[in-house]
Amino acid sequence: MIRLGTRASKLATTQSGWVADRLREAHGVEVELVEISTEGDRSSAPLAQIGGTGVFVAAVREAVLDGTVDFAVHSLKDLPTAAAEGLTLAAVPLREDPRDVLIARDGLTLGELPRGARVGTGSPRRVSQLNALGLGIEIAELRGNVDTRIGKVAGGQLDAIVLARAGLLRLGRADEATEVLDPLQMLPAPGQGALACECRADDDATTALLSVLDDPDTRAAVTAERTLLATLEAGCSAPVGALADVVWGDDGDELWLRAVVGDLSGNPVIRRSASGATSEAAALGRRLAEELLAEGADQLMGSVTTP
Ligand SMILES: NCc1[nH]cc(CCC(=O)O)c1CC(=O)O
Repeated sequence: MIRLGTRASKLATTQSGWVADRLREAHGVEVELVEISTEGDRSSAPLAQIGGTGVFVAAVREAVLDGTVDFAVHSLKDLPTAAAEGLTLAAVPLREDPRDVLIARDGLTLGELPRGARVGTGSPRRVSQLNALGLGIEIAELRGNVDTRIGKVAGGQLDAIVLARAGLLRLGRADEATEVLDPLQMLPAPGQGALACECRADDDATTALLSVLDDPDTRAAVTAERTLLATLEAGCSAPVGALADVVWGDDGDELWLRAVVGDLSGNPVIRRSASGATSEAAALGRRLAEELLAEGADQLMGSVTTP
């Protein structure tokens, strides 16, 4: 029996259950899910106030380090980019669709929402890019799990919300989306749609067990995205979007990385892209971040008070 530490939300336990099934298939090993309450789940304060998405992972990481569990499954986009002392990212499985979606009343798309429509999101990244579209919508703060958020539209408190398609797909609710947002309008969070299987750095057995789940293309893409985020020295809750795709180039696989940085007003936002060898994913992320910094990204991000 191997113990898997997970947040207690339906999305987190569903994601962890998926990993447990893959390990059972690959190794015939029994996996016990251990639910751990995190500060991010207990607090209803705006994310930016309580320290960004890192608050969803600290308690689960503690449980891995103190041996309560053997490994943890996180949403990769909630993991701080700084290396965690004593832990290793043993596997990043094949990524789910990384795009954001809109769930709006009456089946409306973003372009069909009337001026003044109230759109809920807790993500500065989404706020910045929604404002950059200049649709005249009103942004409303939004916290809570997927059910709570969708309920705000169904209940009429909001006209629409923006959330990750990956979460809806894993919960079997992707058909409730009224529009899948094109990355040209809404670049996702670095690592969005990807899972992180993390264990103790000195636990070779668990590292080996998890490594079968690692998907090389996903690993390369999220390495570029998260290295960009780390180089910008932006926290998980900064208005930074990034998406890397592995594309077939003339001389084999290439990694194409797009990124956007803004402030909450979305005016201006800086969008840049670059490509490079899949094997040089971290260098690509660093290079594009440095280009964004040369264009004034740090002034833009600095103007957003994120902890
Ligand atoms: N803390 C929010 C969070 N962390 C991971 C996901 C979605 C699943 C993923 O990105 O893999 C979400 C919800 C959302 O952004 O809609």
